Amino acid sequence: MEAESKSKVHLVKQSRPQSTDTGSHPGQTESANMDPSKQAVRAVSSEEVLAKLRDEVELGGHGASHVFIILGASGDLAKKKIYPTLWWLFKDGLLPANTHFIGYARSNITMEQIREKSLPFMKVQKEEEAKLEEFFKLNSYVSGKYDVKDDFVRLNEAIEEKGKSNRLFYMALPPSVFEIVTLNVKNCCMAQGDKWTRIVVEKPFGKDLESSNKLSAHFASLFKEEELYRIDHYLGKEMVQNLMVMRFGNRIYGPIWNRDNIASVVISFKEPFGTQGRGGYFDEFGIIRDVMQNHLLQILTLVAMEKPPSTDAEDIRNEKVKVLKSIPPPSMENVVLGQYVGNPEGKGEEKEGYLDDPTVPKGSVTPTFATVALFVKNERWDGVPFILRCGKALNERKAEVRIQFKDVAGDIFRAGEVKRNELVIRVQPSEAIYMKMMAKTPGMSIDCEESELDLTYGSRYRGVKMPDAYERLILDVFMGSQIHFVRSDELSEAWRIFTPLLHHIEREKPTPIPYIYGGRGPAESDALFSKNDFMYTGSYKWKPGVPMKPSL
Ligand SMILES: NC(=O)C1=CN([C@@H]2O[C@H](COP(=O)(O)OP(=O)(O)OC[C@H]3O[C@@H](n4cnc5c(N)ncnc54)[C@H](OP(=O)(O)O)[C@@H]3O)[C@@H](O)[C@H]2O)C=CC1
Ligand SMILES: O=C1O[C@H](COP(=O)(O)O)[C@@H](O)[C@H](O)[C@H]1O
Repeated sequence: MEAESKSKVHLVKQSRPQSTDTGSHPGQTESANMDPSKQAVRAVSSEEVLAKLRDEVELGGHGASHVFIILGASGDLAKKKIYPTLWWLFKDGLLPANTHFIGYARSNITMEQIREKSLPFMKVQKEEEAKLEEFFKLNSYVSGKYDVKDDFVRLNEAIEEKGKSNRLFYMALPPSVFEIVTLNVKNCCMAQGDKWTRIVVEKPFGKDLESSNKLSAHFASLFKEEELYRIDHYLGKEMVQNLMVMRFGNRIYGPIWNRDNIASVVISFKEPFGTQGRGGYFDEFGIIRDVMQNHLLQILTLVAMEKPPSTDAEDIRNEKVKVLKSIPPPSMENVVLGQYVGNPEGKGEEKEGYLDDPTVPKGSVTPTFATVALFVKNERWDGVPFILRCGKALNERKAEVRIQFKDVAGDIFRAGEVKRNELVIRVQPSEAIYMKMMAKTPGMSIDCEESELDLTYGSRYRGVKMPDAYERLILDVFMGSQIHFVRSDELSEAWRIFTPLLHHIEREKPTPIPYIYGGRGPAESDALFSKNDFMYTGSYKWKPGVPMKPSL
């Protein structure tokens, strides 16, 4: 059963719709059984793509019924992400027919209350109200404790009422109860016979190598690896998924994707807000655990890995693990840590520094900003810095990858005129890929100037709506595809890389460099970029859509 569903998934992976709008766009339905020569020119409307995917979801589900169980249904993640995502998948007809949803949490609340809490995040259109009623008719709620076996027996009874079903358990829970809850699920709630059970786990997956390995060992004692889906929601983002297609679906990048041509790689994440009253939670983890050890490192593996033998999940994850194994822990001279302070000229929350958050322990040295240069010690990458940078309370929301190429050898132009090529993959906001390159200044001039090859999704795929990362990932769980989920050995390697630095911070408590809320972070971070061969000139200017005078 499991194997059968995986082969169908493969088809789905190839034909995943990029859009849920009504516009059409070319070349986006590469299906394994289509004539490849026709793919590039075939224009397919989203409805057509969705219909195809619906068929495949049905096939993947083999007409079976499914129960999706939200553990922690009363919580923040459930209301903000999980219920809304299930609704979006449901309304687009992307869930297998006959799917039911059961919430489980300690609170003595009703499904009506969960509905009220989730509604503001569900973006329901007026004309969708009847569909919404249908969705909530398929929902129910069971109240029970996390450490009481009998309560899970009751949960199991509620699942059994839906008939013989495949079961998906989503752990929208604090890590403190991961172990006891999974134990109770294993003892009381597993699907029987030919039906499968899948467990979706949200980070944090431990706090360091030791605690993460302990948690992994616990999971491994209960479930097979193919039953476990560790979510890193960055792996569900369009441009992160695009990295593989861009690298391995184009002839042009292969020969230059190495230490001979690439000077440095920057992978960054910036958020324009602080801890927003959740400093108590954040303080236990800090920005390295929150973003760098998972999201940024996952992106790094996709940039640096060798071409896998196929697009199967195990082949891809094997390559990602090899990259991680080649990365030694960073040394302190390649680390900059920062913590935001209030901006006296800012508005509202901007005036408040991290330490002003009443939920943050007094005098905390937890970093809210970090830049770390890592090195992949293998034949392809030896000596190329991978600079990871992330921070809260900065000047903008942005996640991107910058691949900066080496200087042109034997330059024949005016000194300093030719600038480095840089390939930018903007993950968010406004997905784009652009390659900064030199071009002749148009017209009579024979000068060179900085220009770009620009794939801006907003104009190339006009009107296309990108699905949310959670939509893609939850659908993947239904379909049994683990391509975009983190395997236990990947996780362990990721912790191996960062644990020495995290322990150093906890032991030595280095004072983070203060930076102003709403700024670019500490200047020392830019200095670390320069030291690691990322050259910022400030000379590049983007001129989108400037119309040219027609030529004679
Ligand atoms: N398709 C599209 O939509 C395209 C959009 N553009 C836009 O054009 C604008 C410029 O492009 P971009 O590639 O960012 O051009 P630049 O090379 O000029 O990079 C600007 C970025 O460099 C960073 N920076 C500033 N000072 C330093 C420093 N001292 N050391 C290192 N980095 C520094 C800043 O980002 P940070 O604070 O993050 O370090 C800044 O945003 C951007 O807004 C971009 O989005 C360009 C091309 C295509
Ligand atoms: O995992 C996390 O990610 C979010 C940012 O996610 P995004 O999809 O909005 O970019 C971050 O705010 C949070 O601190 C972190 O735990």
